[in-house]
Amino acid sequence: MSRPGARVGVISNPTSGHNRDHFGAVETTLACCPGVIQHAVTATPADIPAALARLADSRVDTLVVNGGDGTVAAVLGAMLEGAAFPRPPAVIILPAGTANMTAGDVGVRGRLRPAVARLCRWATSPAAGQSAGERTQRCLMRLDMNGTRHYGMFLGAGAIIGGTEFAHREIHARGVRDDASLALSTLRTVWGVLRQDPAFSRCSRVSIRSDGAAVREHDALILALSTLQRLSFGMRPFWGEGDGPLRLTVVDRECRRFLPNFIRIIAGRPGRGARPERGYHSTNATELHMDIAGPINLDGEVLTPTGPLVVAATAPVTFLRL
Ligand SMILES: Nc1ncnc2c1ncn2[C@@H]1O[C@H](COP(=O)(O)OP(=O)(O)OP(=O)(O)O)[C@@H](O)[C@H]1O
Repeated sequence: MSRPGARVGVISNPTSGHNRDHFGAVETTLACCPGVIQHAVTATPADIPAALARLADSRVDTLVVNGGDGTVAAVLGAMLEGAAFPRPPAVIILPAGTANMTAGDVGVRGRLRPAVARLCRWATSPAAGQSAGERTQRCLMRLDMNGTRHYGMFLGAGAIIGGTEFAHREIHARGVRDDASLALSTLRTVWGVLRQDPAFSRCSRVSIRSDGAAVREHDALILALSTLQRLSFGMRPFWGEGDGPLRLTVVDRECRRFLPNFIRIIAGRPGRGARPERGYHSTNATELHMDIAGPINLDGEVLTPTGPLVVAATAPVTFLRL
């Protein structure tokens, strides 16, 4: 029986990074947890709307996503688009993927099985209905691309693509996941940029129109766009002003003094060197029209836009960190 005030339902992608090794144990823990009233397991993203409808029928008001960044985006996109829930549930994200960048900002951090144990303690505790953990809000990005709608919380281009390919090929394949995997691939990418290694210093030609402002053209060494505040291993590379939930940073190919500025930027202290005339740009927006030549990384997945990309912020979603 669920405690008054919170009806907890879980949706799981059993094929996401950490679930591949631990799903059996996670499923058993959830099945034994009296605070969890329903657990829906989906085989593909196409199963998500029906799973959400079942959870909504059970009057779930706290939705746990047990998956990685791609699963979170797919589930929350379906939740925002569908009308299953009369009131949007609060969302808890478990670190069950490979990179787990979204969980690192707005979800439960740490290893998966302790995170599931913490969820169960919280869901079962009689006091938890009142002290509902730390609540925070983030929007998602809604992307219209190649005639299809996508959702996500991080988009990267430029040298980030070389870093992503390296992470998939050399790091995730060896079983290294979470912040450590992205720290290693970021280090490798920066080293490649400094040595002008073509595999790691590919730039992306981009034109960007942000909230109706004039179009800007960039030869982007790095393009990072997110609605998250903290990216992997604590990077906070956004310093734009204004209220827009889309946070965009572009570092131009011809930027000055890349290494010291990059270190300051990811630490969230961009300093006076990070100025547009030196090749460092950061903007907040509610809608962006972009033309990006070449691939993008959307929540870890590499996709290739074949035409213009429109990115808008969704309504905010409430997350519980526990
Ligand atoms: N609810 C779902 N059920 C089953 N499969 C899903 C679901 N949501 C997404 N998927 C598919 O599973 C793939 C991998 O999921 P996900 O991105 O969550 O795991 P990951 O790649 O291990 O983690 P991360 O994105 O954190 O690195 C997605 O690209 C998507 O195709």
